[in-house]
Amino acid sequence: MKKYVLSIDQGTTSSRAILFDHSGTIIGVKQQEIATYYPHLGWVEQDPHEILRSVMESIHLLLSDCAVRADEIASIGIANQRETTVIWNKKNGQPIYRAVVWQSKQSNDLCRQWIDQDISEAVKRKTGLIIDSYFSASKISWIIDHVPGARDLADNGELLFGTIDTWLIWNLSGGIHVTDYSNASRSMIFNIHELEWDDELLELFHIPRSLLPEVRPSSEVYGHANIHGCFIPIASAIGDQQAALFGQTCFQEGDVKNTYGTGCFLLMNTGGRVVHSKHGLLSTIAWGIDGKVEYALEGSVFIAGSAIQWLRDGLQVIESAEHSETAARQVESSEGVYVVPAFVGLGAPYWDMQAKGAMFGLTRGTTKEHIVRATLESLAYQTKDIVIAMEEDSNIALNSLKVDGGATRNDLLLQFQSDILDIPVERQVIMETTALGAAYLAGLAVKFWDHREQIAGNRTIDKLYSSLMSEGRRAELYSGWKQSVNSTMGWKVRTTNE
Ligand SMILES: Nc1ncnc2c1ncn2[C@@H]1O[C@H](COP(=O)(O)OP(=O)(O)O)[C@@H](O)[C@H]1O
Ligand SMILES: O=P(O)(O)OC[C@H](O)CO
Repeated sequence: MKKYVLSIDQGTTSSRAILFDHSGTIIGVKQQEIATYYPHLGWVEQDPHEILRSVMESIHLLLSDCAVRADEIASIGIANQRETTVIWNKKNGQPIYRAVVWQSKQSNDLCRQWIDQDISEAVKRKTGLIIDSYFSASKISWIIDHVPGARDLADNGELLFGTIDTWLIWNLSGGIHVTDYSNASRSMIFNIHELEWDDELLELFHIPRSLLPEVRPSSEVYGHANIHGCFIPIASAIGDQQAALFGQTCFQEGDVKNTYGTGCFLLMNTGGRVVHSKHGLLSTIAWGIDGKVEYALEGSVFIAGSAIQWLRDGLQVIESAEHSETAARQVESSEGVYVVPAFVGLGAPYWDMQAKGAMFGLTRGTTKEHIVRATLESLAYQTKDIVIAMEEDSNIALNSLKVDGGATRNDLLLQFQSDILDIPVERQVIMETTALGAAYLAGLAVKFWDHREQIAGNRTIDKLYSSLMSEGRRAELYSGWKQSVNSTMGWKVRTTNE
């Protein structure tokens, strides 16, 4: 009798393996943080082998700690950090370069050349995306052109490309090369209307088709993983942000969630419609299931929880991410200090690859606690920028915001989020919403669950935050943010190794 679904949440900060039972309750979690390398300013890389190892070790530790046998697991679901690009040799399975992380900026120049070719409109129409080094296309081209000999290998069909879902499935299944619609829709070479890799874009970006995985629904059996001699179906793959949308049971058109992890991602389900944004949001595929795809409108913020990691590891003003809350509570407000964490440019709604981070409003009385508080507040301001764009694009006024992700453990942040948006913010009991979404999709594929309605009732609210701020104060604070963020844009000073 199968009792559990095993979910893998391979995020930018860490890999997690989580077991869920039939009621969607967590039975156990194992987590391993993964190293990130910054070889030049703006470059962000990870080791594909370490990513794989962290996933495998988390699975083995989880099963032994929970005393669960592999044959009790119905299926495995994978949610992954999106866009992060791995290219490996088909014959020996060795990556030819580190994983180029979604935040990484080494292909900025390539993107500028593409923008100059006047193809932005065509790219947006076909892929729903804005030309930016965030997406996989320029990362693929950059790796092929920078690793000696890679172009020849690529032209001879000897290399494979994958986002992290593909890399994990290829290794877990013994060589099946697939991805799902949601991940493909983040590549900037996938036509989200025709549901095909786009030959015209592949030619423009010099990407051979032979590198690309087969694109499949987000909920179906792709292959089997050998865990302790037992072959378990790998039955879902989905980008982590879309997984969180599914995990929050945002199944209806107009349903919205915001995830505060390494970055911050607000998604609205737009059903069977591709909604093209006029305010810098992305049109993307939410998932493929039941023989069709559903779409979403997305606002992507590049730096959210990673600004808290910067306070911890870079500035060293806090000991841990949790400590950010204690430190911020030492002061009553940020007293006019703003931190704009545009460390890798700005995503939605600004899309400025050149913006650089900055602090504003410093005085002789500014303390590190003000800076910590202002950094936390920057997550909420960036979210407000996206909410405004989303409301204008969709013509739907949000009356509450469902939230999840690592940083939503922070009560001060969520209270400030509600204050600055002036709508209630809802945190559900299961904060591992991303893993839950992948688990649901993997469970649906093998009939562990029968249909979406069966799981829609599983969602329970843990805490509701309501605004306590006056309208005048809200307007004053937000206008300070807008002034600050605008000042970081188009920053012309380049560092020597950019
Ligand atoms: N209590 C907290 N307050 C603020 N930020 C936090 C807190 N706990 C974790 N974080 C941030 O959340 C991020 C981790 O969240 P997670 O959802 O696991 O991210 P990912 O999926 O990107 O790996 C880290 O960047 C960390 O700095
Ligand atoms: O690692 P996360 O959870 O912040 O997610 C990263 C996103 O998928 C990048 O698009």
